[in-house]
Amino acid sequence: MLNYFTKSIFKAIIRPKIWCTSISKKNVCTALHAIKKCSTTNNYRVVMVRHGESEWNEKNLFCGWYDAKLSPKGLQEAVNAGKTLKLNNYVFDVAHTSVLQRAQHTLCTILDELDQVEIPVHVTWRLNERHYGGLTGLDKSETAAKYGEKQVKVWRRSFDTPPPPMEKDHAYYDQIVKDPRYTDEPSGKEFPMFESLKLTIERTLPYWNEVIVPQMKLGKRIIIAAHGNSLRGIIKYLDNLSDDTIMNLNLPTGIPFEYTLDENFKPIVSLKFLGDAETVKKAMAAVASQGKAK
Ligand SMILES: O=C(O)[C@H](O)COP(=O)(O)O
Repeated sequence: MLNYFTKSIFKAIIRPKIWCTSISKKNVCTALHAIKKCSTTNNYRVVMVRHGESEWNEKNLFCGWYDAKLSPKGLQEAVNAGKTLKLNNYVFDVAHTSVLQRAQHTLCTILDELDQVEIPVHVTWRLNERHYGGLTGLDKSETAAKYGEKQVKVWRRSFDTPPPPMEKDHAYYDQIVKDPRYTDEPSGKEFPMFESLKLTIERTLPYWNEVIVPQMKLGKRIIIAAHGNSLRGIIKYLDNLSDDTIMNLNLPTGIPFEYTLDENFKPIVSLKFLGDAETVKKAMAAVASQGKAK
């Protein structure tokens, strides 16, 4: 079986709908035969970003594995993220994203702003948003009015309580399960019908540990464009946050953040947002309040 790294590269080459300029063979070879770069400090930096606002964020619908597009505001957020990174002289060697277009479009917009569209882009379902199961497509506020804000917070933010499963007669079941992008993986056994944060972490962490960390060890400067909950999972792991603490973390759309890691890949600097503190605070509060009844 191909390892994640090889598979990701393979997917990046053959995947027809990737938003980025397709990666060149030269870049694939560079990634495969990466020359170890000297790190003078033995510290590693990685930038992550939740995709810009999607059309379903705008409508306040549970999205999960539904492939929503970026809204005009989300696209502008991605442009702004790219401009901020450029202004701060960020350079990346490798990028990682999910199979969902809102994350891919965000990534490619950022790379475009940075004039770095030629870097290898690895695409994996393991960075997908958590699967919102039977809640997919429901309005978050209406769901809170129907089941109570407390229940919706448990579904959105608890560590191990999953949403109800997506049944076969769900409006988006076929669209998601039969989507050709999932032909090779996940396997039938791995394919989720719902995911708690715990289950999301179980499929995201192997990618972090087996693909991303080895690339960092080679000196690669990495950017990850993914989703609120796949990134919350990585943050929980890196910062060793308790199940209760992670409940209160809401990631804003389109604002990059950076981790500086020591030689053991433990954080020296955690969750450093590259944005104005007040804007970040407001954006986080806005995400939290999406689960309130109107
Ligand atoms: O999948 C979704 O609906 C969002 O992208 C994340 O939603 P949440 O903030 O409700 O977890």
